[in-house]
Amino acid sequence: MVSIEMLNENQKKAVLTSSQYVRIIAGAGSGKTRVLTMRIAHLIEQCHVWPNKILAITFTNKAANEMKERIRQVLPEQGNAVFISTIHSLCVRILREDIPAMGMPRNFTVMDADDQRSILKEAYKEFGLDKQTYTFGSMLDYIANNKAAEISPERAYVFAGDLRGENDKAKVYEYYVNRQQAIYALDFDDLLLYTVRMFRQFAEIQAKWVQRFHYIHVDEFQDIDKIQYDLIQLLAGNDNSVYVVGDPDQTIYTWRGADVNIIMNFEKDYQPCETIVLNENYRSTPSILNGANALIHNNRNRVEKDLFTSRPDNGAITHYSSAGEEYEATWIACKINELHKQGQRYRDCAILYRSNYLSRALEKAMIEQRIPYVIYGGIKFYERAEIKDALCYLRMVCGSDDLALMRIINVPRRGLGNKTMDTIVQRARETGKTMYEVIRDEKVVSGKAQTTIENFVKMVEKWKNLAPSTPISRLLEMILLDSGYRSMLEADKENERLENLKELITDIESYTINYPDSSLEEYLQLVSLYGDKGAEDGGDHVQLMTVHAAKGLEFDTVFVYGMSEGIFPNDRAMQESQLKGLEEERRLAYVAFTRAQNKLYLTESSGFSYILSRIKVPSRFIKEIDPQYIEHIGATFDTGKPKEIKLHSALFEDEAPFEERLASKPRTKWKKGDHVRHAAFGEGIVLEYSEGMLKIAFAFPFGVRKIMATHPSIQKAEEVE
Ligand SMILES: Nc1ncnc2c1ncn2[C@@H]1O[C@H](COP(=O)(O)OP(=O)(O)OP(=O)(O)O)[C@@H](O)[C@H]1O
Ligand SMILES: [Mg+2]
Repeated sequence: MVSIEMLNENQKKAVLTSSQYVRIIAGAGSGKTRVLTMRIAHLIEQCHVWPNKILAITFTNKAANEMKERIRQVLPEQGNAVFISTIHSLCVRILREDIPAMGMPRNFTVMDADDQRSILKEAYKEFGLDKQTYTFGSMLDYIANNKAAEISPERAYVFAGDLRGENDKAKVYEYYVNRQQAIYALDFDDLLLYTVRMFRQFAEIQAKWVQRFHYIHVDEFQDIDKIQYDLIQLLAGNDNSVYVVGDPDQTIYTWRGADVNIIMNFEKDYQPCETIVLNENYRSTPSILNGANALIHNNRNRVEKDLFTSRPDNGAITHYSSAGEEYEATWIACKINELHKQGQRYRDCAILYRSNYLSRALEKAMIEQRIPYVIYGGIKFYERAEIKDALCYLRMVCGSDDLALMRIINVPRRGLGNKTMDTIVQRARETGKTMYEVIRDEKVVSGKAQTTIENFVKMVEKWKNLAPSTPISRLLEMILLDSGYRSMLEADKENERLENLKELITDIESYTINYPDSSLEEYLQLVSLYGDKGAEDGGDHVQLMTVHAAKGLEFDTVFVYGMSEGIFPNDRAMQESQLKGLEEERRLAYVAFTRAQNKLYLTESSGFSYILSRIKVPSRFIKEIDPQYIEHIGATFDTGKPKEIKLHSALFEDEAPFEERLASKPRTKWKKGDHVRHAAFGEGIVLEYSEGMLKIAFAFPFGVRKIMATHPSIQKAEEVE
C-alpha cells in the first residue's frame, strides 16, 4: 500500500496542504493523479471529513473507475461514499434530483450522437433540406454554439435576417429544440447547460449543492472548457475547497472548446491560491522522458517546465520504419509475441493511434498472431456497422445466407416493410429454401415492393455473374456503388465510415496479393473469425486505443502506430490553423509518448496511403526527438517531400463504372527489369512476366512476390513530381 512517506517533498506538501484553493501544475507522470487520490484519503483519515462531502471529477469513466479502485484500496469502506465521476455524470446526478425546477421530468433521456442525427434527419425531411449543403456535423455545431451562447431559436431567426441559408439553419434549430422538449431529451451539451442555468436561476438549488460537496477536486484541469468551469465555480460557492491538477502541455481538446487559460488564470479567480509544482517523473525511463521533453520543446506557445527522473534507463526509444502498413502492424504483433514469451503480460502492452480507422491493420495482425486484444472507447474494426454491411453484401454474392440478406436488404433504405419481410421468411420456411432463393424464384408480394425486390435480385445476380472474373476489391467497389450504399454515406457526410470502407478495400487488396489463388469464400471465412467475441475487461489483453482515450493512463510498453506525416500530425487537424493545429497535435504526441513506463516504440511505414492520397513519409515528431534518445531500425526511410503517385486503382474517385473502366484501361506492357510501385510493398523490379503474372522483387522484408499484372495495386513507376 502507498503511504505518505513514499512521496517526495512537494507531493507531500500537495497532500497535506490545508489551503482552501490549490493548483498543481506538473508534467506527465509526476504523480498528479496519485497525489489527488491520496489527498482524498488523507482528508477522510486524518481530517475526519465525511467521505460524501468529497467530490472528484475525472475526464473519462475509465479514469473514474481507476480512482475509485485506488481509494477503495486505502479505505475499503468509506471509499465508496466519495463521489467520483466525470463532469457529465455529475450533471446527470444533479439533474435527476432537481430538473423539475426547469420544467423537465426527472426521468429525462440522455441523447447520444445517433439520437441527435435522427432528429436532424426528420428536420431535413420536413424542410426539404440538403445534407450536401448543411452537413449534420456543421448543423450540430451551429446548434451547440447557439445553445452555448444562450441564443434561443427566436433570436436565431432575428440574427438570420433575410439570409436564406441562415434562416434554414434557424428552422432546424427550432425543430431540434422542440423535438427535444417533446420527448424530454437532453444532449450532452444540455447536461452542462441545464445544470449551470438551473443553479443561476434557482439560488436555493445551487446553495443545496454547494452544501453537498465541501471538497472539490478536478483532475486533467488543463482540458476544462468555459461552461465546465462555470459549473465548478457554482459548486464551489464561497466556502468550499477547490483543488485542481493539470498539465498545460497535455491540453488536447481545444478543438472542443478546452481553454488552457483557465488553469493558467486559476490563481486570479481563487485567492489566495497555493500553487505546487511537481517536477520528478516516476513513470518513465530517462530516454522516454527526455525524448518527450525534446518533442514538446518545439511548441512555441508554452510555459517552460521540465521533468527529471531518477529511474534507470532501459534503452532508447525505438523507431521502426517499415515498407508497408500491413508489415508495420505485423511487426508490432511479432514484437508483442516476443515480449510475451519473455514473460510480459499482454495487458502491459498498449498500442495507441491517432484515428480510429487505424485500428484495422492492427486488429488483423493481432488476430493473425493470436494475440488477445481489447479496444477502449471504440468498436472493433470488423464489428463496425459499415464493415459488417459490406461483408454481408459480399456474402450475398457468395452464399446469400439469410442473415446477410436480412442485414442489408433495407440498407440503404429500399422501403421493404415488416410485412413483406415476414412473407419472405414464411415462404422460406414452407419451401425449405433460403430467403434469397425465395425472392429470386417466386413472386412473393405485389406492386411496388415486388419491383423493388426484383431490382434487388437483378443487382445481386449481376454481381454473382461478375464475381468469378473480378478481383474482390473491385467487386466490393462495384457493390458499394450499385447498391447505393456509398452514396448514402456520402450524402450523410459519413467520412469516418467511408474511411473505414476504404480500409476494408485495402485489406482485401493485400489479402489477394498475399493469396493470389484464393477465393471470395475463403476471404469471408477468414474475416468471419475476426468478428471476435468481445474481450472482457480485466483479462490479459493487449490494449488498443486512440491517444485521446489514453489520457491519464500508463502502460509498461507502448507502441504508437501510424507515425506518418498527415496521419500524426493529422492533416485535417491542421487545416484551420496551421500553427495552433500543429501545436495541439504535438501535445497529443507528448501525451502518447509519456504513457510509456519502460519501453516506447514508434512505428510508421512508407508506401501509398489511400486515405492521404500520397506516399507516406515519417512524422516530423520522430525527427524532433533528440538523436541520443532514439534508435532507428527497419527500412531506411526517405525524408524528402511526399511524392504523388498515380495509381490505376483510383478508389472512390468519381469515375466511370467499373466495367467501362476495365474495358477502356490500356494494357501495360511488361518486361523484365521494369520498375514498379506497389501500394503496400513499395518499389520493386520485375524479374519475370508470363501468363499475366508478374514476379517482382521488392525491398526487404517483402522479398519476391507473384502478382497479377492487372492488379490495381501495382503500376509501372511513372511518378508525377
Ligand atoms: N513518490 C512516488 N514514488 C513512487 N511512484 C510514484 C510516486 N509518485 C507517483 N508515482 C507513480 O508514478 C506514476 C505516475 O503517476 P500519476 O499517474 O499520478 O501521474 P500524473 O501526473 O497524473 O500523470 P498524467 O499527467 O499522465 O496524468 C504512477 O504509477 C504512480 O503510482
Ligand atoms: Mg493523471
